[in-house]
Amino acid sequence: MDADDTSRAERLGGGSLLVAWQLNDKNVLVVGGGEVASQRIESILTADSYITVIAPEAGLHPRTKRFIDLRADRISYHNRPFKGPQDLDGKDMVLTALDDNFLSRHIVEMSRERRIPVNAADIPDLCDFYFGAQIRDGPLQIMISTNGNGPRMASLIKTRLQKGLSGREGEAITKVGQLRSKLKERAPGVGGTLGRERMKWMSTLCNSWEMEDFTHLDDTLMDKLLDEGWNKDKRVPKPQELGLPIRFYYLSALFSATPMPIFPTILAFVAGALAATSFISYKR
Ligand SMILES: C[C@@]1(CC(=O)O)c2cc3[nH]c(cc4nc(cc5[nH]c(cc(n2)[C@H]1CCC(=O)O)[C@@](C)(CC(=O)O)[C@@H]5CCC(=O)O)C(CC(=O)O)=C4CCC(=O)O)c(CCC(=O)O)c3CC(=O)O
Ligand SMILES: NC(=O)C1=CN([C@@H]2O[C@H](COP(=O)(O)OP(=O)(O)OC[C@H]3O[C@@H](n4cnc5c(N)ncnc54)[C@H](O)[C@@H]3O)[C@@H](O)[C@H]2O)C=CC1
Repeated sequence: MDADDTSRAERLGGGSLLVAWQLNDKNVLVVGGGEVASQRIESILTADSYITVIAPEAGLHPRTKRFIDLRADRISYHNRPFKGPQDLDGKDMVLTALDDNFLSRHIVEMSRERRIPVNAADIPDLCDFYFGAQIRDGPLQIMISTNGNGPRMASLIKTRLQKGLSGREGEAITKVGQLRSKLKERAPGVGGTLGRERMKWMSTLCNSWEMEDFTHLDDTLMDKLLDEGWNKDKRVPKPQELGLPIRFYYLSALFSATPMPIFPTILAFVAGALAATSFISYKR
């Protein structure tokens, strides 16, 4: 550890653990059926969980209703108020989204006794975890959290970040995932020298290709990439070697790599030449 590491280690704290919680096929209880509950249901469905919704029908938000109607395969709905501790039986997570702070608090206490992780939308101090603003694109998941300080700010930062994304990152990551599986089939095993080489090859490939290049890979091209790359001394081929199109951003990369004044100079030269040509033809 150097001095920087030491002072960083000493300053750690005051945040929360950011993880991608694997909830597939777990049982989540949602108490309440309003707008906030509908957002919770959407997030939980995305994580492939089973959901029990307990809320009187009169208070259901249209989106909650739609989820209940369309996703009977995942959601079991109970048209009634919360009854008591028996409603928590067999649950792996509890979420309250209620307009009743007292009941919310009570459900948190009951969940705590059973050591079930719980989030109460109206009582940050008692939550085991918070939700955040989300950007999702296939396997890409970005969560913005202000750790309870400013939920609306999280939403605004989401909008800022979205503007910086091309919208093709999810597709690229999907392809990278498929390629990694193929690579692991060719070079199976965990850890050791082979594991380190596999990781080095994947990292070098991801570093040297443009993200959008990966979106062009299909099954055949992935095999070709592994044949020409991994299987030939673990080299990393350029996208063009596989016949992928040379893209405009290579040109822009060229310009950004050259000293700044060159691009405006070329533009000025072209504009000047055009002006001179039109002046000469006008004179004639
Ligand atoms: C602690 C947390 C607990 C939790 O719910 O997990 C919590 C708590 C509370 N939110 C309240 C209000 C608002 N919440 C939003 C919006 C969102 N709130 C979300 C998360 C969280 N909200 C967790 C912390 C996350 C973090 O800090 O980063 C988001 C990010 C994700 C989501 O809910 O899924 C989602 C945006 C999603 C998106 O846009 O993508 C808006 C704005 C809007 O609706 O547009 C407002 C009104 C404006 C404002 O207050 O900012 C109040 C009532 C306060 C009061 O009574 O005054 C409480 C309770 C309290 O603070 O006491
Ligand atoms: N975390 C977040 O993103 C936000 C949280 N909030 C908080 O979240 C809570 C819920 O907000 P909304 O969905 O807008 O409220 P809402 O009033 O639309 O929904 C409340 C729901 O609780 C149900 N309910 C009431 N008593 C019940 C009981 N005994 N058993 C079962 N269900 C019962 C109602 O029928 C209704 O479906 C509020 O406390 C609000 O302060 C509000 C905005 C954002």
